[in-house]
Amino acid sequence: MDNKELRIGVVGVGAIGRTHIERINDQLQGGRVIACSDVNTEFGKKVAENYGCTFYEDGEEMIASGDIDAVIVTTIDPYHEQYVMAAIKAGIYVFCEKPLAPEAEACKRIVEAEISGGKQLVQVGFMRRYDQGYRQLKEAIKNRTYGEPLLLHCAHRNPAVDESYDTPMAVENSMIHEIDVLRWLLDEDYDTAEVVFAKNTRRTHANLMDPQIMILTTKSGVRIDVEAFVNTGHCYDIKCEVCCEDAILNLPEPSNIEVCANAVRGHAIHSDWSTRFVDAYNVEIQEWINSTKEGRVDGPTAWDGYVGQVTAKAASKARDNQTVVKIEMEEKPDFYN
Ligand SMILES: NC(=O)C1=CN([C@@H]2O[C@H](COP(=O)(O)OP(=O)(O)OC[C@H]3O[C@@H](n4cnc5c(N)ncnc54)[C@H](O)[C@@H]3O)[C@@H](O)[C@H]2O)C=CC1
Ligand SMILES: O=C1[C@H](O)[C@H](O)[C@@H](O)[C@H](O)[C@H]1O
Repeated sequence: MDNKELRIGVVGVGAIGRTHIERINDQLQGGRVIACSDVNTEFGKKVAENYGCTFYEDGEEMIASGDIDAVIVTTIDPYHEQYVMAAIKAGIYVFCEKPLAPEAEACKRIVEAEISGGKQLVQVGFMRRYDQGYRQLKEAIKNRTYGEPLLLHCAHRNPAVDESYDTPMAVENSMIHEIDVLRWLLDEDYDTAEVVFAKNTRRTHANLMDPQIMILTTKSGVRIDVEAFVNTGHCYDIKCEVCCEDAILNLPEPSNIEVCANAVRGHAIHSDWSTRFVDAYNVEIQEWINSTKEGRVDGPTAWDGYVGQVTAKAASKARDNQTVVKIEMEEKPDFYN
């Protein structure tokens, strides 16, 4: 491995962008965020000053500058494609937070550009694959320790979302995590998608049906239901129960001390993605730095991002038409094997 520190730029220094800067510069090894950019110039300049980075008003200029070896894209979803394409054009490695792009066609354009460039450069931020609990589930399923997986019951619960978060985002922005991690867990692709609704919570707004249930089947017939409830009012709660022929497997709950006080016994639960999966983010970004320095993409690829969005769009079509939609997908290019 090249001993030089990986020079990293970050475009989009909002919530997760800053957590990635902090983990890279304060905790992880082998890389350093030395530059950043944000469309909100005044805010971005303050962030750059706070973290000792060079600020670029234009993210594409930062990417093309030659001053960075790799870029992390943490803008809002609609601008991922712009910066991922700029990184491919500049020939530098790019870590793009999920989703790769909100539209499947945009993901396909990225795949085609990467193939045309002749080198894999793109990793997508599906960090659940780096969570120890999901990795334990994958080991048991891969080894068929408890027989064939038959049914999965999952839940993706947020404490609250803002008014910009609408009905399609429950699938295309949030449950995209389950779409990716479950196909990785089961090592197979999906066959059909469906979305049904429950009674709306009073905590939702006019543009968001909440909760929703997405139902997927896989090519081998495994049936999956995922609850998205993004206005619970209190918890960030991720569930994954795998019903196998000989056992029921559950994603472990993160451990916190049990407190017995005032005639109440209990333990703290998470209220945010940044704490619930902090270890997974750290492993994900450390492994990304390591593989990037060795000139490889080891994590979720642009093809995984494309498959995820095709599946999400099929689920959205099923939701809008209240039907079951067959997921049509071309073969994976050899470039990604
Ligand atoms: N892997 C995970 O678990 C998570 C992933 N994410 C993803 O990360 C991305 C960012 O999410 P948050 O940090 O929560 O959003 P945020 O809204 O806190 O930050 C987004 C930042 O991007 C900037 N921005 C927007 N348009 C831009 C453009 N055209 N050029 C440059 N900068 C631009 C905004 O000014 C803002 O500072 C989203 O794609 C989201 O899906 C977010 C949370 C968790
Ligand atoms: O990626 C994320 C977070 O990890 C949350 O789980 C989602 O609910 C959120 O919408 C999304 O930004």
